Amino acid sequence: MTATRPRILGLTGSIGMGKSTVAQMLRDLGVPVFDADAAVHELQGPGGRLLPAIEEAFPGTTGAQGVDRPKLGAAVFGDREKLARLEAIVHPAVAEMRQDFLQKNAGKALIVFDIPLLYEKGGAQGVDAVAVVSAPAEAQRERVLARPGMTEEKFEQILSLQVPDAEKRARADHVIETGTSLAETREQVARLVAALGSA
Ligand SMILES: CC(C)(COP(=O)(O)OP(=O)(O)OC[C@H]1O[C@@H](n2cnc3c(N)ncnc32)[C@H](O)[C@@H]1O)[C@@H](O)C(=O)NCCC(=O)NCCS
Ligand SMILES: Nc1ncnc2c1ncn2[C@@H]1O[C@H](COP(=O)(O)OP(=O)(O)OP(=O)(O)O)[C@@H](O)[C@H]1O
Repeated sequence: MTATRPRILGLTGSIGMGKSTVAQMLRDLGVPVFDADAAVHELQGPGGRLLPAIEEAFPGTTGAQGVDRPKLGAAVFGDREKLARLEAIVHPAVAEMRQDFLQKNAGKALIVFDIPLLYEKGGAQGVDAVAVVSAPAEAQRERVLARPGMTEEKFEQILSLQVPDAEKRARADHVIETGTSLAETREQVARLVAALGSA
């Protein structure tokens, strides 16, 4: 007998493309969504289990409130070696949490893994299909630069670390457009869920 497991949709997209917004739309439709960013926040937040390892690798970047994210970001986003060191601490712990999530939702027909770096880190192998959220570069830039603490330089650094949007679109099984109205995006999401099988 073959064991069944949920169909897994990987959700990804470059910075500011609307991934979190689309993930919420999926949740609203009753689809369980594993949020890799939220997992990172938990692991790095107050009392988070990665704090000792991060403090050892990047002294002065953690405290009672957990990781000082702007400080750690400033240390790693411009330095690929340091970023790789941080990823080696963070990514295995996120993968463990993803497995727990899969086990908890073993009886569902469809679940989503929201993984910002799915193409960058080879996560496409662990999913049945990939949906990429995508908007025109201008909309992306406007959204990102409107965020507190974001600078042109930081935006460019992060973009240079990510697989280009055009390549993500070409590789994905589904593209969810977010350069349109929220209502249109919500409709696309509903159609996709209907096509893949509901939760
Ligand atoms: C360095 C940290 C603390 C900075 O936190 P901060 O809140 O300032 O930024 P945030 O996490 O929102 O990221 C901003 C943008 O950078 C992108 N980004 C984050 N980490 C990476 C990375 N390793 N490679 C490429 N892009 C990245 C995100 O997808 C997002 O688009 C944090 O990004 C981090 O711990 N990164 C390493 C872990 C990781 O890879 N996380 C991303 C997916 S699980
Ligand atoms: N049609 C749309 N679909 C999705 N988001 C939209 C749309 N129109 C406008 N937006 C806005 O664009 C922003 C997208 O931000 P969001 O946090 O979802 O992006 P993200 O891809 O998760 O970002 P990051 O990777 O940087 O964490 C939100 O403020 C959202 O309201």
